[in-house]
Amino acid sequence: MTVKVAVAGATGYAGGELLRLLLAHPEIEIGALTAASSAGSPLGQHQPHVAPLAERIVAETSPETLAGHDVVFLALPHGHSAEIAAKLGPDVLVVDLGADHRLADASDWQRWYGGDHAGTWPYGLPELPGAREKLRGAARIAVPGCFPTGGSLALAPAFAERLVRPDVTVVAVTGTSGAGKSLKPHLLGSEVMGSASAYGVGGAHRHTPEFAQNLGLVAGERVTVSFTPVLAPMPRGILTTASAPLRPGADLASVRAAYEKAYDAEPFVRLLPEGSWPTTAATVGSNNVQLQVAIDEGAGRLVVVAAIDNLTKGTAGGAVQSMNIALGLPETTGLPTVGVAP
Ligand SMILES: NC(=O)C1=CN([C@@H]2O[C@H](COP(=O)(O)OP(=O)(O)OC[C@H]3O[C@@H](n4cnc5c(N)ncnc54)[C@H](OP(=O)(O)O)[C@@H]3O)[C@@H](O)[C@H]2O)C=CC1
Ligand SMILES: CC(=O)N[C@@H](CCC(=O)OP(=O)(O)O)C(=O)O
Repeated sequence: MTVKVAVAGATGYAGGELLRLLLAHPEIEIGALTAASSAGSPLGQHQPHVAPLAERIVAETSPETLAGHDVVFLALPHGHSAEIAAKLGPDVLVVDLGADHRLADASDWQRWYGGDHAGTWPYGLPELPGAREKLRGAARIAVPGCFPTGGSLALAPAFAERLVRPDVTVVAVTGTSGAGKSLKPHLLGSEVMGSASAYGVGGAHRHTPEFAQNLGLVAGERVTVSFTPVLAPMPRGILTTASAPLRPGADLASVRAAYEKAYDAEPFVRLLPEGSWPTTAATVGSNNVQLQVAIDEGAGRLVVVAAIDNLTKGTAGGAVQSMNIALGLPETTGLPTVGVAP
């Protein structure tokens, strides 16, 4: 099977990670590489790490340049995917790395992103209960936000087994690549180096409804989420600390049993042995999720720590994993489970 793939947004961070993974994927032929202002220049100017494609010239993003492919990845800023997907036809698998099709509730979309809701596509987080079934044979996939990937996997098993109450706190430390390549004054080197800073504080981050949607579906009830992201001086990685009040009777044994039940057969999610703690460094370059659970007896809360690489499992790796499922390929094809160290 040869699957011809186009990548729109090939010059961005998400596009660069996609190309790294797709080059190692045995079933993939890489077709059009498109962007906006970079069109006409060699890809190597923008993605020096993707050496085999360095001489390829970046094309304009349009339905015409993206036509004639089996799969089109859209690694574009929000708001561009619906119009392009509508022109690609229902037989093309369109994988959207942006936010446009993640939320099911149109009023959530309007409140957090503004404008018309483009619709809801099958959600590309296969480890969530019921998600894998919806991805099989899908022609459209919405890749999750990087924060909801770690935070949802951190708490889903506890909600699935009714071990916690629906009152969640998430604090997630992120690397700077999550913000994309475009120039941002708060992301200049001298602003970021040697400092950690919270942003979107007080329930203001647009991933808040995505957490609530994912965990609410697992819990079968409305879940309240207080989310605080923290920017840290590292290029990649997200370390999430998620917590929720324990229901009566829940203890470390029942919590570990719930996480083992949910994740023992998952190829990319690993509950670490007791006493070991996830680190972002241990996941860099891999599609892995590392988890550890703890009981805070004094506060009566479950605390879960999760590490991912925001560009791999948090974006491009999750996208390739979901593509594999949609196309009926083995889910792990082309996806690294070994990171880089130090
Ligand atoms: N970075 C991350 O960790 C994550 C990113 N995402 C999502 O993935 C998408 C891409 O993010 P990221 O790679 O970080 O962003 P970047 O800013 O690094 O890259 C954006 C890409 O989109 C292209 N582009 C910008 N405007 C247009 C346009 N009007 N038409 C066509 N192409 C355009 C750019 O091309 P040019 O070089 O020509 O400007 C570039 O290739 C976003 O929706 C983002 O939210 C999702 C999860 C995590
Ligand atoms: C460090 C940083 O700025 N991170 C981004 C998250 C990126 C992400 O997941 O992307 P979506 O825009 O596709 O939802 C942020 O907080 O907005």
